Parts: sequence; C-alpha cells; structure tokens
Amino acid sequence: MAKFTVLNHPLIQHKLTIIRNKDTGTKVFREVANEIAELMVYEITRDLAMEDITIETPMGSAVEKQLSGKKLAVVPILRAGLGMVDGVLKLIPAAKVGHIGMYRDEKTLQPHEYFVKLPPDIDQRQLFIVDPMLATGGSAIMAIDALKKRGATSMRLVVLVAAPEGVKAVQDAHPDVDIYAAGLDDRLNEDGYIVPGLGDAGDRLFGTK
Ligand SMILES: O=P(O)(O)OC[C@H]1O[C@H](OP(=O)(O)OP(=O)(O)O)[C@H](O)[C@@H]1O
Ligand SMILES: O=c1cc[nH]c(=O)[nH]1
Ligand SMILES: [Mg+2]
Repeated sequence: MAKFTVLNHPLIQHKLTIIRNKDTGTKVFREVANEIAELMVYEITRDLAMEDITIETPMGSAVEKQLSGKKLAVVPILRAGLGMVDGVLKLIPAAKVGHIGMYRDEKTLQPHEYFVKLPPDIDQRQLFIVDPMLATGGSAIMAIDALKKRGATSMRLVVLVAAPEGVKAVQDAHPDVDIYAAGLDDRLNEDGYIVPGLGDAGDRLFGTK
C-alpha cells in the first residue's frame, strides 16, 4: 500500500491557511501556492539517493556527496498543477517538465484527458506529479494511468489539499504511488468540492471566476 503523508511543517501549515482564506487574491494565492510546493519538495526529497565523488577543493582532494539515481521531472496536471511548478523548479532547476491536461466534468465529476506532452526519457526519471487538489481522485488516477502507459515507473503525487475519498481511491488504483499533502480535509460536498478546502484551485490561480 502506498504511503500517505501530511507534511505538518509549521511554515507549510501557515501558508496553507493563507490560501484557504477566501479573501486572498490571485497574486498572493499564486505566490503562496508556489512557496508551499517548494517547501513540500524540500521535505519529500530527503530520501533521494546519494553517492560519494572525489573533487578538488582549492585546499586539496575531498570525497563529497552528490545526488545519484534517477533524474527528476515534475508533471503538473493542468491547469491548476501549473501553480506549483515554479516552486518545485526553484529547488530542482534542472528538472524536466511534462504536462498532462485534465479537466473534471462539473456534473459527472469524471476526468477527461486533453493533453499529454512528456520528456522522452520519462521511463528513466523519478516524477513528482503536482496538482493542488485531490478530491475524488479521478484526475490523479487517470494522470498516473497516462504516465504508466508511456513507461513511467517511479512517481510521487504531491497535492496541497486532499480529501479522504481521493487518497483512498489513488491508493487502491495505484498502490505504488506515494501521496504527499499539505492538508487532509474532512470530506467532499455534493458538488465534489473539498470541504473546507480552498475552493476551485484553477479559478483562484488564474482569476477565471
Ligand atoms: O480528484 P478530482 O475529483 O478528479 O478533482 C481534482 C481535480 O479538479 C481540479 O481540476 P479541474 O478539473 O477543475 O481543472 P483545472 O485545473 O483546469 O481548473 C484539480 O486541479 C484536480 O485536477
Ligand atoms: O475542492 C476542489 C475540488 C476539485 N477541484 C478544485 O479545484 N477544488
Ligand atoms: Mg478547476
């Protein structure tokens, strides 16, 4: 069974409260969502593989650490996932970026895929899939399906707010994909929105409502 982890760092929790607030406008919402993504990636990359290399410092030879293992890529689920990419790239500037376009039908809540563009060596990379909201889990499950179909084998799902229903659905469908959230909320409402949540993440990021 995949792990589900809520990152309880005080800075993450404080910033999540800022973007939950309905009075937070687009500019601050965008800035703070990226700041949370940056802090989350800092926590999530603690276990990356390392190796020893010998380098020459100005003082002589030294055996030091560098990252080893798989190269990284970030994969936002469009649109709202775009609101986390800059934060991730601040810490991992050389990461490749793949895009998966997905929208959720407002009535049926079923996800629909409309765009996939990935780095060619996706099978060689560790992927951080980012999306602010994990509600029913349908979008994340379909995004992970799309990645696996194209050869991806190693991925983590990073969300700002998760609903228990979504966590369970992703764990059941993809037991190999660990999930990280800044917050775990109470439930979904009758329209499939997370409560208390933060509203519609895409609309708040891009000012479309
Ligand atoms: O877990 P689910 O029930 O599938 O819901 C979550 C999805 O809904 C939102 O995207 P939306 O469909 O609103 O698209 P957008 O990012 O373009 O706004 C959100 O960003 C997730 O991708
Ligand atoms: O609460 C929710 C659920 C799905 N998508 C959102 O943007 N917000
Ligand atoms: Mg939306």
